[in-house]
Amino acid sequence: MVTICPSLLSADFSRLADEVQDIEKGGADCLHLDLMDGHFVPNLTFGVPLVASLRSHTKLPFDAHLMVEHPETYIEDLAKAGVTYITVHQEACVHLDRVIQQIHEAGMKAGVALNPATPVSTLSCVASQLDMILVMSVNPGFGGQKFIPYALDKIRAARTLLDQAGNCQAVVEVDGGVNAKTVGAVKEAGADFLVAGSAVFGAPDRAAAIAALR
Ligand SMILES: O=C(CO)[C@@H](O)[C@H](O)COP(=O)(O)O
Repeated sequence: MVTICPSLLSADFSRLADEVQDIEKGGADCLHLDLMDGHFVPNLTFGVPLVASLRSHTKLPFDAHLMVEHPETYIEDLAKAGVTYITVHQEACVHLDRVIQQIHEAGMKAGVALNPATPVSTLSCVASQLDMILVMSVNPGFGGQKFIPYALDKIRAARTLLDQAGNCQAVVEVDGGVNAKTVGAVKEAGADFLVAGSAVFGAPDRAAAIAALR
């Protein structure tokens, strides 16, 4: 059973509340929110005020993916904005252990994302503390990119790492290029949470697109 998380990055930004309600009616399980600062990644999206303003328009849990420098400065405000999962990049955190603790102390679930070229083994010391490992299957910053095949080995490695740390309840999320063609291999590799931007928001019938991924 997978959790389908449409990524707001591919929605029509001129009518976000309607877009979110459309995918909620269409059977989405979670809303993936890509915060980008134009520094950690070469793109700029939205910040905490937009996340907070969407909270009253949907009951979907919020899954915030921070593609930003200094992600620790966002944690308290995202907790107040009603976020459930907050995922920081391993590459953006000098003090990763401390950031994970801060997320938990703020009452949220903690995820760590890995860029495609960052090995899963970089999370071995913190694996027992995590609620999620996010395997990026494209270089972060933009929707609509092609799935990087070696991400499949990283999904398997992330699952093994979590299980060996005795953390079987933590989930593996995959983000980037997930669509009807790639989803079979992604699920087979052991992904639990599937992020899909263009495959859902770019489809004329979002409910059908979500059902196809599921
Ligand atoms: O984080 C990102 C991109 O950096 C993703 O969440 C994209 O939004 C996924 O888009 P698709 O590859 O599914 O179109």
